[in-house]
Amino acid sequence: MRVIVLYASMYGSTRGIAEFIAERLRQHGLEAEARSVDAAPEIRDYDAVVIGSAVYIGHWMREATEFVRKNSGVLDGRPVWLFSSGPLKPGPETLPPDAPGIEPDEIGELRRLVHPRNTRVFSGALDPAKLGFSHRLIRRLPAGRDLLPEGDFRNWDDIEAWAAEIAREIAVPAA
Ligand SMILES: Cc1cc2nc3c(=O)[nH]c(=O)nc-3n(C[C@H](O)[C@H](O)[C@H](O)COP(=O)(O)O)c2cc1C
Repeated sequence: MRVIVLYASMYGSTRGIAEFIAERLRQHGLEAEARSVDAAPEIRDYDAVVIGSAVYIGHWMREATEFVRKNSGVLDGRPVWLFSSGPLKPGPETLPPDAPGIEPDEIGELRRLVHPRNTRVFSGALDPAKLGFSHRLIRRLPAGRDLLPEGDFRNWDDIEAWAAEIAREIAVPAA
């Protein structure tokens, strides 16, 4: 079984999650690779697709949303999983992943388009040294540092458990 893990990532932390998922899927015996949505290969060649995006101001990155919209026909015929990487706090044990307001705005639409097996929100990471100009300015606003704290909050145990779930579901296709 061939799996592609696609990501949209501005500063690399979502790419790290995607690469980790692909590596874990390989450990479960699947053929899996991680690629940016901007350099996505022909997805018809894959049996299953995982797509993740960083979240900025409540939204998936545009290239990820556009990719899903543009390829919804092919994606809807395959097992698909979606993940978002954003909250700068430990989680999701603090809040259920489907709690209102946690998932980015697009996920409802993307659910209807491609009927993912599952969607998840993982905590993200922020390294102030990597931020672009406008994001540095946002962080300088009053409360900016409280809203966007520095740190790596990615919970690798959670991500690993999700990858294991995906591997199990691919091994035993839904009836
Ligand atoms: C300006 C700015 C806005 C952000 N807005 C959100 C947001 O609305 N929701 C959220 O969960 N995370 C938000 N984040 C956190 C990012 O999603 C998090 O840092 C993520 O891990 C970044 O992924 P990347 O390194 O792959 O770009 C924001 C970060 C920045 C710098």
